[in-house]
Amino acid sequence: MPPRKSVLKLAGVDRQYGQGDTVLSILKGANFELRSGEIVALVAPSGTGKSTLLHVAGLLEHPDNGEVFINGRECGKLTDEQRTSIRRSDIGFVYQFHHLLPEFSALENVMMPQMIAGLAPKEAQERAAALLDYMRVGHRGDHRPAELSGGEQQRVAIARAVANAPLLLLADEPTGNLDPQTASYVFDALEALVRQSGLAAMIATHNHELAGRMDRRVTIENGKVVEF
Ligand SMILES: Nc1ncnc2c1ncn2[C@@H]1O[C@H](COP(=O)(O)OP(=O)(O)OP(=O)(O)O)[C@@H](O)[C@H]1O
Repeated sequence: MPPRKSVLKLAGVDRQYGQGDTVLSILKGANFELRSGEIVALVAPSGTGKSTLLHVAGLLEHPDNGEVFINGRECGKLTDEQRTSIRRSDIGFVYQFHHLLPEFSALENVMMPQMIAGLAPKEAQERAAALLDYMRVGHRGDHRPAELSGGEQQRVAIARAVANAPLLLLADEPTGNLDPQTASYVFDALEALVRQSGLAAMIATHNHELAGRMDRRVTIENGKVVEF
């Protein structure tokens, strides 16, 4: 089997908030690498920097020091437009709360990123419908987010996150707002989708049972990413 491609690499990443006496060093020389096809759980106590790590990895925040590589390309010196373009084409995000657009149907929410990327409406619709079917919410495509259950909303949000076939999926507590049974069901669908598409995923979760199903588990200790 050919060696798996490095999709995400963090090298010596520092990230701090505040200034002077109130400075808070969250990431301190953090190193991490994720390859295509891998699913990694990020399990760490509240406030240790899981969201910060995901934001830096997803090019939403700049590190104060260090380098972030997406698909082998160092992103530190890129313009904001170039970073946005990489985010749109290569990275999918899922959050604890779905952030679906309330005035659009589930289907339209999944079509949206594809149309922004320039896909024709017919193709975007076909792919959106297929993804919703895959996430077992195809029958709710015409409904607006408020008409869906929490688990259905998250499944639509996951379909939207992978609509542009990203290389990397970053999920911040994707099942944190759901009851355990629904969380497990949503996670099954997420895992199947990631395995089937071969993308790389990093999923921050407090749920140790779900974390145990992933390929690797990492945590944040003293500002560094460590395996456990
Ligand atoms: N923009 C910011 N300005 C100042 N402090 C921040 C900012 N963002 C995060 N922090 C602080 O950095 C620390 C790490 O935050 P982060 O959200 O990454 O933690 P987390 O591990 O994701 O926590 P949780 O599990 O509670 O979501 C926290 O102490 C937080 O208050």
